[in-house]
Amino acid sequence: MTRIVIIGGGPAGYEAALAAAAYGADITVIDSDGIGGACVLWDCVPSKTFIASTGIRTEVRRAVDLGINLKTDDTLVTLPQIHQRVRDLAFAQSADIKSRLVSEGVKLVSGTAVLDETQVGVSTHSVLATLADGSTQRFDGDVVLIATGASPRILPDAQPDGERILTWRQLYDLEELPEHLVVIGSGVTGAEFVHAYTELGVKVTLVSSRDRVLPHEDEDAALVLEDALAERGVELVKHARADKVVRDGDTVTAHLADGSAVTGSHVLMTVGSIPNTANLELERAGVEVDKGGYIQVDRVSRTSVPGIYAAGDCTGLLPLASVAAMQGRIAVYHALGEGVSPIKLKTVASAIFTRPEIATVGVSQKAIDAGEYPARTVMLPLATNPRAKMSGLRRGFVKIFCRPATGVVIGGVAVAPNASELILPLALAVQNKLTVGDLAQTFSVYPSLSGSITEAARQLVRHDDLD
Ligand SMILES: Cc1cc2nc3c(=O)[nH]c(=O)nc-3n(C[C@H](O)[C@H](O)[C@H](O)COP(=O)(O)OP(=O)(O)OC[C@H]3O[C@@H](n4cnc5c(N)ncnc54)[C@H](O)[C@@H]3O)c2cc1C
Ligand SMILES: NC(=O)c1ccc[n+]([C@@H]2O[C@H](COP(=O)([O-])OP(=O)(O)OC[C@H]3O[C@@H](n4cnc5c(N)ncnc54)[C@H](O)[C@@H]3O)[C@@H](O)[C@H]2O)c1
Repeated sequence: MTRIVIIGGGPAGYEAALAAAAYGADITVIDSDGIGGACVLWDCVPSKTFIASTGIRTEVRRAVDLGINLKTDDTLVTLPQIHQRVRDLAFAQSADIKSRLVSEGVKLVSGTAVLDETQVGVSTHSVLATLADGSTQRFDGDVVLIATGASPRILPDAQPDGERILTWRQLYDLEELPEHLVVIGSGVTGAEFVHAYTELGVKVTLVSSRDRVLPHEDEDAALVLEDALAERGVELVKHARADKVVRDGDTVTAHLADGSAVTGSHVLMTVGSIPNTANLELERAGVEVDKGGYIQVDRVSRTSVPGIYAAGDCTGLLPLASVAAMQGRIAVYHALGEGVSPIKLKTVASAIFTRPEIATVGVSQKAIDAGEYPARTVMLPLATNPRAKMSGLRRGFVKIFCRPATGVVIGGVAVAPNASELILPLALAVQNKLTVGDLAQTFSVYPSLSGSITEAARQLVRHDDLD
C-alpha cells in the first residue's frame, strides 16, 4: 500500500487526500492551523461569506430603482453578527471536510511539519511533525505532497497591529466598522474588500501602484468596476506605492513613495502573499524553490526530488482554490501510477466577487491584443439584454474569443452581478473545444443574462460566415 504524507490541509492537501483515498492509499495529512486550510478558515470562504452579507445592502441600495423604497441609511449593519457568521461558516466548512476525510480513512495530525530527509536519494521520505504539546512524531512515506499555501505579505514598515493596521485575516476581529478605510494594493483581494466595505457604507480610499484597479485583469472589466466604485464614492489614488504605514492613536497614515500621504481610521494591507516554504527544510532535501520561495513543479506537480510533490499556493502556479485542488489531485494520481493529464491553465475559470462580479476563462484579451493568439472577438454590453433591463442593471458585458478559422471558443469574460455563475457555459466551451456555432445553437432561457452569451456567439458566427 502506497504511503502518502501530505503537509497542509487546504484545498491542495485535502483534495489530494480524498483522491488518493479512492485508491486505497495509506494517507496522513498534517496541518498546523486547521483542515480546510487558509482557504476555508481565513481567505476565500470568509471573504465570500462577508461579501454575501454586504450584497444584501447592495440590493437595498438598488431597490429604489425598481420602485421599492428602502432607505439604505435605515439599514443597521450588525458587524459582530456578520463576523460571527463568517467564523461559524468557516469552522462548519472545516468540520465538514474533516469528517469526510476521516470517513475516507485519512489520518489527520494537528502539527507543524518539516521535511526530515535523513538519507537523500532513497525512495522513502520522512516528515517530522511538531505537535501541539511540543512533542514530535516522524512519518515515513513513499510519497510526500507539500501543500502549505501562502500567507499575507507584510511590508517591513507597515507591521499589522490587528487593530488599525490590518491584514485581510484580521478584519473579522473588528468590533466596529472603520470610519475611513485605506486599502493598500488594488489586486483581487484589495478590490473585493473595497467593494465590500463601500457596500457597508464605509468611506474607502484605494491606493493602487498602477494606473487602475485590477491591473492583471481584463481592462474593460476593470474599468467597469472602477466606474462603479467611483460612483459609490471610492477614492482611487493611482501610481502610488505605500512605503510606510504609521499609526497615531485613532488614525493611520500611509506614506507613499512620491512623498504624499493618505490618512484614514484603518489601513488594510492587500499587497499580495508569500509562500509558506521558508521553514520546511526544502534546501536540505534538495527541493528547488525560485527566488520568491515558490516550490518549482512541473505540470504533474513533481518537484526536483523524485517522490516529493507540491501543489497549491506554495508553488505559485495560479493562486486559486480550484487550481490548488487540481494540482493536488494530479500529484497523487501521478504518484499512484494512474493515467493523468498535465494541468492546463488555459481552461481555468475564475471570478472576482465585486459588484458587478468579473469572471474570466481561457485566453485573455491582453494576450490576443499582443498577438499571442490569433482570435476573433466580440464584446456585447448587457444594456441591450431584456433581463438586465428588467433588473435595472446598467453595467456589464459579455466577451467571447474564438479561433479565426474554426470558431473554437478559446476564452471569454463576463461582467455582471452573477458573472461567477454566468461564466460556466464559456468554461464548458473552452474546456471541450466547442465552437461559437455550438453556443449559438444552444437554447438559452428567455429572458436571461445567459441569452447574451448565445447572442454574442451568434455575432461571431455571422462573422464566420462572411470569412
Ligand atoms: C482574501 C482571499 C480570497 C480568496 N478568494 C478566492 C476565491 O474566491 N476563489 C478561489 O478559487 N481562490 C480564492 N483565493 C485563493 C485561495 O484561497 C488559495 O488559492 C487557496 O487557499 C490555496 O490552497 P492551498 O491548499 O494551496 O493552501 P491553503 O489554503 O493556504 O492551506 C495550506 C495549509 O497548510 C498549513 N501549513 C502551512 N505550513 C505548514 C506546515 N509546515 N506544517 C503543517 N501545515 C502547514 C496552513 O496552515 C494551511 O492550513 C483567495 C485568496 C485570498 C487571500
Ligand atoms: N475571487 C478570487 O478568486 C480571489 C480573491 C482574492 C485573491 N485571489 C487569488 O489571490 C491572488 C493574489 O491576489 P492579491 O490581490 O492578494 O495579490 P496581488 O499580488 O495580485 O495584488 C497585490 C497588489 O498590490 C500591489 N502592491 C504591492 N506592494 C504595494 C505597495 N507597497 N503599495 C501599493 N500597492 C502595492 C501590487 O502591485 C499588486 O497590484 C489572485 O491573483 C488570485 O489568484 C483570488
